[in-house]
Amino acid sequence: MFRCVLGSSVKYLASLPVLRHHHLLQNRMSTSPPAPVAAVCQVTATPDKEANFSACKQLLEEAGQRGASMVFLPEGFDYIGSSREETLSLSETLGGDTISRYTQLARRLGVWLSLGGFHERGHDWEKDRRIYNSHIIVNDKGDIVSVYRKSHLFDVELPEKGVSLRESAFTIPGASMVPPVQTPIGKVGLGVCYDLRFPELSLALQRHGAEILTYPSAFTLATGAAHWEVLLRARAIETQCFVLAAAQVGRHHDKRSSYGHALAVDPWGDVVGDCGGEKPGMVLVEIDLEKVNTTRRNMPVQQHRRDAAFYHSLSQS
Ligand SMILES: O=C(O)CNC(=O)[C@H](CS)NC(=O)CCC(=O)C(=O)O
Repeated sequence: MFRCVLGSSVKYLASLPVLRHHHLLQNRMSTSPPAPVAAVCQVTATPDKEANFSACKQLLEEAGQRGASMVFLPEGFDYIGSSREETLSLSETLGGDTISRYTQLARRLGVWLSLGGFHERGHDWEKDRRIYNSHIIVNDKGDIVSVYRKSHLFDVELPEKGVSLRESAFTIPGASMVPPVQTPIGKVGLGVCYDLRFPELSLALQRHGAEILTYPSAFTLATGAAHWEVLLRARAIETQCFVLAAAQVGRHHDKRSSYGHALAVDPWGDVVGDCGGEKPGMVLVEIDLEKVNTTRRNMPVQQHRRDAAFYHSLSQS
């Protein structure tokens, strides 16, 4: 159900029908209208904002041409800085140049965008020099329709694995969740990267109507190899949502590389798209919401969930 587009060369994954994409965009023989298509992207951002923008722009244009209704870019699509100071100094407000170029692109291409992990200057920037890690949804008219600020920050030391990051040194945690956004592919619930490890968030989004969960990410090589796919599939299985996770891949600068494998998972937990661990690219996935409905109808786990008092009963005993 997917293909990888790597620059201008097109690579079909061996086990998949070669005409799949062609088929995707044609009218099908069945009576149901074709399901809308999401493009889940992966990029290798560097500290060079201009180069990052042109790489993302190319992916968005390609996704638009191939019939995607909504395109997903990863955390740090704007840049990945090589130091705390660089990360802070390159940041902008939502009203700055970077986001206005993306809103114009969305309008010109007629696609919705999920811009995961924008380095957003806070309101008190002059005073505190801190940013938010913001996931922005832009509609096909170029309006910003939602902004979610990453609420779990990645302060993690794994000495044996060469991972040492302290996101809270430059980032303010978001204060609240945002309601799922109605888009042409369905109701999209917003998270960012490390948020993926907190099922409380995904379950709350599901309870508030999410059909698709999104985790734009920049996972480390070590934690990605160990946890990435398992976590994404678990979130899909528990919530019976599609899970779309755009990703950073490869080497950003001397000190940092990312795991890649931008992934699309269906509500049953099957991986329906994977961008691999090598290079930038995208997967196109049909978002057939009937899959959400039938999965939930056949195994009604949300109805089987006990009330909050039940899960608190241990602390009372
Ligand atoms: O730093 C930036 O510029 C953009 N932000 C990130 O890359 C963030 C914070 S350092 N990365 C993660 O959350 C990785 C999570 C992860 O790898 C895991 O949960 O295992």
